[in-house]
Amino acid sequence: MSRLILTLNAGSSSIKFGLYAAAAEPVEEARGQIDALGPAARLILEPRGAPRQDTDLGPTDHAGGVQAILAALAPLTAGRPIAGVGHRVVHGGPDLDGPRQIDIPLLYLLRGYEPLAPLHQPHNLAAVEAAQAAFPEAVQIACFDTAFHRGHPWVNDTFALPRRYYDNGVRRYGFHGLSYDYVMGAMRRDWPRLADGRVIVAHLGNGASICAIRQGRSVGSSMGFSALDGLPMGTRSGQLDPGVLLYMMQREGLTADQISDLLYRESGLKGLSGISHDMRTLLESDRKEAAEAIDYYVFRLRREIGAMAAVLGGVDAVVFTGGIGENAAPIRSRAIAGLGFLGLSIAPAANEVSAPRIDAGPVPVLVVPTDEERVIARAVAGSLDGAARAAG
Ligand SMILES: Nc1ncnc2c1ncn2[C@@H]1O[C@H](COP(=O)(O)OP(=O)(O)O)[C@@H](O)[C@H]1O
Ligand SMILES: CC(=O)OP(=O)(O)O
Ligand SMILES: [Mg+2]
Repeated sequence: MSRLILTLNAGSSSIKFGLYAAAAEPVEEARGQIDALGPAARLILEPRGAPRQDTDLGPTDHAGGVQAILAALAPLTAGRPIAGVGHRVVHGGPDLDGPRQIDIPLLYLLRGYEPLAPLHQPHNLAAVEAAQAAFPEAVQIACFDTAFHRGHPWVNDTFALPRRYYDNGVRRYGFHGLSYDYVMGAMRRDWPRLADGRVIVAHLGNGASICAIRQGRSVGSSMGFSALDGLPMGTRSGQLDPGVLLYMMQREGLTADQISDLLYRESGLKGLSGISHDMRTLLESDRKEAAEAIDYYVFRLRREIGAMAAVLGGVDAVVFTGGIGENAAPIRSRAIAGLGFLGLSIAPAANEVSAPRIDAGPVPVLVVPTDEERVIARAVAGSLDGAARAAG
């Protein structure tokens, strides 16, 4: 009887999950997500080979959401044991460079990083506790968004502040590492020669960042200390002159909590457009504010790709991933337009259908759908396998 792996990726208002049969390459049996946690949550379940189910949950918090996921999956597990649960944990701090089995000291360490990722970390850890209660026998594995970036050269890891800040952990950690890990795995399989070169990956989802990768290793990320830096996002500002924060405090009298709310929840595409955080909605809108928000998004994306090309000393491939990167053809073409001096250009017909390769040469531009859940499931499978070998 095959054992099962459950993955949980808890964000501020959603929980994504996956169910896999344990194997060296885990076999997906279902995936899904709870959207709009709060007064009117909705659960979407996509069992493999069966129709998608859509359920209104009513008022649901994170703990209730995990319970709802377990209830929805029960008919699929059919008595098979959940042997391991893998969690996306956004922040692993300066030292953790790969997945770890969760125990009490690790949980304590990870709680200490909650202030560094307030929109993510507390929810990630709440999901760990809910899963520990539901599956006391299962191994629990934490997979960190920061781990992929741990080999950054010092100049890409620091700010020009007095040194004690660096020593105290005020560093450029970088995020979306599970997504970059997946994309590089797919590239090693499908484009091995490119995967060994200088690659720029743009992860464009609700959160967004861009990563410079040399020979499979991250050497720079647009996200730094927090998940606020770099590109503008759905509701987050992206890079900001720190003087703006001083102005908000000194001139407008805003508190730290008010500024945090402004930067994490009211800015980005939502703040600029005043219409929506959602790129699809903005692309469909004919309002000037939507067009301007997209203009800014594209401008910063192009600027960041150019910056990463400079970090790498050239570029051998650009990869788009995440909901916007995988689907929004106009964003890809507009970001690449003007980067012809780097050898980048877009083939319109391939771009329109989000084909795997969308360039008109000479430098490949790829669309690689990401799968953070699979990276987590692989880590759990590796741990189960290691435990089995140790036991037998
Ligand atoms: N067909 C599409 N065209 C344009 N944007 C899209 C399309 N599909 C999804 N998106 C955008 O992708 C973003 C969500 O990305 P996703 O990676 O799913 O989010 P998350 O970061 O929560 O995982 C939203 O802005 C959404 O509008
Ligand atoms: C770290 C981060 O920004 O994650 P997400 O894109 O899931 O919000
Ligand atoms: Mg995401």
